[in-house]
Order: sequence, then C-alpha cells, then structure tokens
Amino acid sequence: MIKVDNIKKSFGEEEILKGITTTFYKGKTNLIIGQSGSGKTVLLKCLIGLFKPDDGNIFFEDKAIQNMDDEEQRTLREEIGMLFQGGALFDSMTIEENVMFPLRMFTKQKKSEMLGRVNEVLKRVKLENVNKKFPAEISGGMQKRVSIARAIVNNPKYLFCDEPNSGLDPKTATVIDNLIQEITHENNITTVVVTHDMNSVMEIGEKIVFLKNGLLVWQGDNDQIFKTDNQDVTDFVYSSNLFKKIRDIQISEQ
Ligand SMILES: Nc1ncnc2c1ncn2[C@@H]1O[C@H](COP(=O)(O)OP(=O)(O)OP(=O)(O)O)[C@@H](O)[C@H]1O
Repeated sequence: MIKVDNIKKSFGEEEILKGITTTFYKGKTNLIIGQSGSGKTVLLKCLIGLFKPDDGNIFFEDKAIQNMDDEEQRTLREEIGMLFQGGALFDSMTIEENVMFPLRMFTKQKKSEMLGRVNEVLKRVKLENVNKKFPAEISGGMQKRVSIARAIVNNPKYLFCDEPNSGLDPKTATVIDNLIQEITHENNITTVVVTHDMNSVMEIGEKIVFLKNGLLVWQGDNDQIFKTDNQDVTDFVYSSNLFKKIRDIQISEQ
C-alpha cells in the first residue's frame, strides 16, 4: 500500500501538484487519470523518487520516504518495478540481457540462477524462443511484454507503469492491460498506472484517481466512474464518441 498525504510540488512559480491525498492499494491496479498537463507524471515521479515533493508525505506501507535512512531507501528502490512509456528497452542488448539487467544491478546471483528467473518471467508474459533476439526484431506488443518481464524480474512489491498502452492497437493494449492486472493480483503488488486511455479505465480501474490542474477532484473505481455526476470526470469519460453512444443506448433502454 502507498499512502500519499498532501503532496505539493512546484516548478518555479508554478504549483503543479496542489496537495494530493490518496491511497494506492496492495494487490490492485490503481490508475492515475486526467487530461494532459494535469500533473499525472509529476505525481508518478514523486512516487518513484525522481522528484522530491516540496511538502507532504509519501508512505510505503507505514514508512514515510522522508524518514527512511540510506539503507531503507536502497531497499525500497529494489522493491520497485518500473514500466516506462515506450518500453525503454536497451536496443543493443538481447531480450534476455534486457530482462536480466535488474538482476545484475541488484543481486549477486549466479548467471545460471539469473537465467532461470529470466526464463520464468518471459514464460509468464507468454514469450518463449525470443531470448537471443534484439528489441528491433520483435513487435511493439512483444516489446511491451519484455518490458513487463523486466519490471517484475526482481519480484517487486510496487509496480509503476507510465502509459503502458501508448503506441499499441486496441486489442494488444487490452492484452497488456490484462497482463498487468493478472500479475498484480498473482503477486499482491501495489500497481500504479498513469493513463489517459478509457479502455484501461474500464478494463483494470480498480482504484482510479482523477487529477485536474494538480488537484485530485475525484476518486473511485471503474463502476463508480460511470455513475458520478462530477462534471470534470464525465467530460473526460464521454469525450469519446464510443462511450457517448454506450451511454445513450443505456438511457434509451431505461
Ligand atoms: N521538470 C519539469 N520542470 C518544469 N515543469 C515541469 C516539469 N515536469 C513537468 N512540468 C510541468 O508540469 C505540468 C504537468 O505535467 P505532467 O507531465 O505531470 O502532465 P501529465 O498529466 O502527465 O500530462 P500528459 O498526459 O500530457 O503526459 C506541465 O505543465 C509540465 O510542463
């Protein structure tokens, strides 16, 4: 579980996060949504320690990051898996070397042990016989699977995903969303996903945090989001014609 308590972050004169308070649950896919520029990525970067908030606290389980000593911070870093936008695989490394990278960084395992784990996670994301290929030799969807394998190879307690669906066709995007959710449930991970994809909201939005101009204006789940009368949220949800049509059909059937 991650608790965010009144986080504020400014760049120069501009206050980007204006006091965000929420909880991201263990074993669930927690989504941060909102329009472009609302502060989603800045919040994610505060969570993973790339930005230091100006005010407020972030608790991993019951421990505030601000109060962690160096050793505790190092342990926390090892407990975090990150799925970057676009995958961010190393082009000059094979798939196997890419997935092994965090093990080399954070463990002292023997090569055979690391290989065993690499094969295990590649199998989990349904990728076999690609170990010796390079990222450019496999499809975008397969590259995303490799990125997921790399993000979970260290058995993280926390998984952060920045726009995991960008650049994928709708069907592959859904497969990737579902894979992230399954892995979250299987391993009881606290997963936080930044997205603006309504399909992801519907598929995996077990906890949804909606940001607008650096403020949290709504939170709930993927059932509640279709029932809220919060205008900002409904504008976001029904900005897609598809969802407008679904709503109109539902209303006409009532
Ligand atoms: N390092 C930085 N320095 C200065 N301003 C920044 C920095 N990072 C983000 N910002 C500003 O913070 C605001 C929010 O940016 P952020 O990337 O969090 O938006 P977002 O909600 O993730 O949008 P998008 O969906 O387009 O990625 C923007 O106005 C951006 O210019």
